[in-house]
Amino acid sequence: MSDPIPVLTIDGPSGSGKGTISRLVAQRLGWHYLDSGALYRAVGVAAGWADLDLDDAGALVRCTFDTDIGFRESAEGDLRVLVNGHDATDELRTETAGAAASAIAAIPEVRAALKDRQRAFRRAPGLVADGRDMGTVIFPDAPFKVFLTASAAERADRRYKQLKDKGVSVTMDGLLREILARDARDASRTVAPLRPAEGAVHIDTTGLGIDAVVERVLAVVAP
Ligand SMILES: Nc1ncnc2c1ncn2[C@@H]1O[C@H](COP(=O)(O)OP(=O)(O)OP(=O)(O)O)[C@@H](O)[C@H]1O
Ligand SMILES: Nc1ccn([C@H]2C[C@H](O)[C@@H](COP(=O)(O)O)O2)c(=O)n1
Repeated sequence: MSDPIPVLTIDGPSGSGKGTISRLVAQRLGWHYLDSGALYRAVGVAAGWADLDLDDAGALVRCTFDTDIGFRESAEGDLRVLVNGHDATDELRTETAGAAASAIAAIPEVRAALKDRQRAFRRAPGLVADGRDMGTVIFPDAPFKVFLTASAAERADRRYKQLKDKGVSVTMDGLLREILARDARDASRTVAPLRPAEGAVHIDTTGLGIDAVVERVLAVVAP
């Protein structure tokens, strides 16, 4: 029997706006939200704390099972991520954590270990789930699927502004290189590679503002 709780999956490459758009769409729909990348980032951060080698797949799989990951809303309404009881939200958002997450995410046993944790987010009245394999692997039966993209140059520009606002010093060239490297690794791995789910609505957000993208995504759920 198919699950009656609706899911909207939003997959796409780094910096395409998945997190921003998913949060806003979830708020508008009154649905729950899953930031699946935060789970991979949390394992990456925990692995860093334990000084694990990113080539040691066995240790990383054990680390995935041993890492407690919690989400809670702060008094200001933003989502905080707790890794083994510590608020690691800011550390999770660094490019280092993103690159570690991308490397760890290529290990099949790590992905398998996180599957049920992701599916547990499917609760009434509905779920908006963002990531790389939400529509292809985790919620293949989702009734609504979106694939968000934007040119690599625009994604690097967005990331540059985001990091500059936080006072982090980066160069556009460096960011573009990191984005292209992460795209290549996420799309070329053998297990659950980044690709659009069958039937996903493609939305190219290059040159589109956040509000316009939110409306387009909402139209997928309620045309
Ligand atoms: N349509 C848009 N127009 C302009 N800026 C945008 C748009 N969508 C997102 N942004 C901005 O781009 C930055 C990256 O967005 P976001 O973190 O949501 O992307 P993401 O796809 O979730 O990235 P990642 O996969 O690396 O977590 C943020 O600063 C966000 O405010
Ligand atoms: N469903 C997912 C979510 C994330 N990943 C990996 C690949 C990403 O580069 C990395 C960080 O994700 P982000 O926070 O940038 O969305 O985690 C994945 O393989 N599958």
